[in-house]
Amino acid sequence: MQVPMILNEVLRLYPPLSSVFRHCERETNIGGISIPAGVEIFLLMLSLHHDPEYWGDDVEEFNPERFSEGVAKSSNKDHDQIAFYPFGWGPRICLGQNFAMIEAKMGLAMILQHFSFKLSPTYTHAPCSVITLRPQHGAPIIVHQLL
Ligand code: HEM
Repeated sequence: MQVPMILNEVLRLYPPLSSVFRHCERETNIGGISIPAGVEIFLLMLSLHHDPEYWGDDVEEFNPERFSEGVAKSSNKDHDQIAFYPFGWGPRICLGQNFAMIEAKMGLAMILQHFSFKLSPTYTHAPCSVITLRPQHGAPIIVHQLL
């Protein structure tokens, strides 16, 4: 299993930004839906990432294998759309997405050279969205230095 598969599955289940919004400047028609000018549209990535229609019945399970054939083939094969948008999409897509992925891979590689770690039994799973999605009670880990 490759590290990007693990990072992508983390970003699917817990996208740091759970939504992005767009302001509709002029009346627009998308897929037969008319959107009047002035309307604010929230695009809920969190909902899309947790939709069983796109991800299957095991949608809530942590399964990096979903990304074994890349992002484009990660969500349900019956749909032609991609349902994975942790960095947004289109002209305003995150400028730092490649940097963020490289940074995460490098950070993890540097940590794993010197330490092993596991989740503390005191951890309580309570993701909450306060601007970004985060663990409400932190994520305490137990670290062991490799000899
Ligand atoms: C896991 C880490 C990150 C996530 C999940 C993330 C996610 C996002 C999302 C969802 C957007 C909005 C995209 C849209 O409106 O369609 C965004 C925009 C942006 N991000 Fe990130 N981001 C991350 C890291 C970074 C980093 C490290 C940088 C800079 C070094 C960065 C710079 C930006 C900038 C400049 C924009 C605004 C782009 C624009 O409006 O044209 N991001 N990001």
